[in-house]
Amino acid sequence: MLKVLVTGGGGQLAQCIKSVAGLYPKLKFTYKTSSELDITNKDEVESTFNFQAFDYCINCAAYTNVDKAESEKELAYKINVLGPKYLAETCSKHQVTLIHVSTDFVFDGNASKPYKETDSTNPIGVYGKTKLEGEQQIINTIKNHFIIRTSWLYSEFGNNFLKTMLRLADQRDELGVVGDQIGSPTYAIDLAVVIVELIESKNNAYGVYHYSNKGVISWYDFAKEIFRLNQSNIQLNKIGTKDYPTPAKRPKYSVLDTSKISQILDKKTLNWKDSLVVAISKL
Ligand SMILES: NC(=O)C1=CN([C@@H]2O[C@H](COP(=O)(O)OP(=O)(O)OC[C@H]3O[C@@H](n4cnc5c(N)ncnc54)[C@H](OP(=O)(O)O)[C@@H]3O)[C@@H](O)[C@H]2O)C=CC1
Ligand SMILES: Cc1cn([C@H]2C[C@H](O)[C@@H](COP(=O)(O)OP(=O)(O)O[C@H]3O[C@@H](C)C(=O)[C@@H](O)[C@H]3O)O2)c(=O)[nH]c1=O
Repeated sequence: MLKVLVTGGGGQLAQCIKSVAGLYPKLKFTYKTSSELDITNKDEVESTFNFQAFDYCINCAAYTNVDKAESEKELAYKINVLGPKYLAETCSKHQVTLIHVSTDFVFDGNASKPYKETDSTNPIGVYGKTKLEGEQQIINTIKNHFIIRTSWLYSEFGNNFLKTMLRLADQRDELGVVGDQIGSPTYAIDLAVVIVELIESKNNAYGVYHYSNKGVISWYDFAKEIFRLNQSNIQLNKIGTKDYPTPAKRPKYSVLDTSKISQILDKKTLNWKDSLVVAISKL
């Protein structure tokens, strides 16, 4: 039986892992919410690993508010950089494999073809910068690590774009959504399955991986399909990034090349439209 610690236990991805965990009886999961384990508290991290033995740690804890990060730099740094550093140091000491989740926002978005793991990073906002520094702390500290960069996560759990769109459809007659930011939505349940299967496979090809659902669309296209499937009558307008000013800049193009993870898991990535149907059926 492999023992797996999941940090950030109350967040979207951790709840997705919880909802699929029952399908993997050979794995024993322990979830810690932010109040049970604050990853920015080195003593708490150490005592958690001293108290209980683990084979894997999935770090689902993060500061994920992209706009607020611009004005809460220190807090974002603590959670996205120091937290992963403490986890990496402690996992290394206890020979625990660390699986960390990162983001397409480590790239600047100036590319015109999907980003490979080896492409140069150049984050354009505080959130992306702290996530990249968190990755570097892990790479420099622990050999046994997987860093999985993903994009545009949504699910029936937590806060995400799908739920925001459905809420706004109930409240408004009309909505503008940006059509000039391109990426790939990812159903967090699909990512949860990939992470759990990676553990079950006991694969040791450590390193950085990209995972998203298949398909290249804009946020506008995503909203359009959400409203179509949900039979919402809201009038949806395609707008430009300049018409939707936000504190944080976001990459214009952040499509990830997922061929490396598909190879090690021998698994094709699922199409975003098919996964969206599943997610909406769970709401
Ligand atoms: N959401 C997205 O669109 C994307 C997310 N990612 C990455 O995926 C991962 C999971 O994201 P997601 O589940 O959506 O994020 P959520 O914001 O839903 O979950 C993050 C969790 O981290 C917890 N947390 C915050 N600070 C601490 C701390 N100091 N110690 C322990 N836990 C803490 C939060 O708890 P509390 O609420 O109590 O503060 C929350 O439960 C993150 O690494 C994120 O960067 C990557 C690409 C896209
Ligand atoms: C709510 C709303 C958003 N938008 C735009 C703003 C933004 O450019 C885009 C997505 O908005 P959100 O704020 O929901 O998503 P955002 O927080 O930018 O999502 C990002 O989160 C982090 C954590 C990641 O790691 C990224 O992969 C990505 O998923 O849609 C509109 O155009 N109209 C709207 O009504």
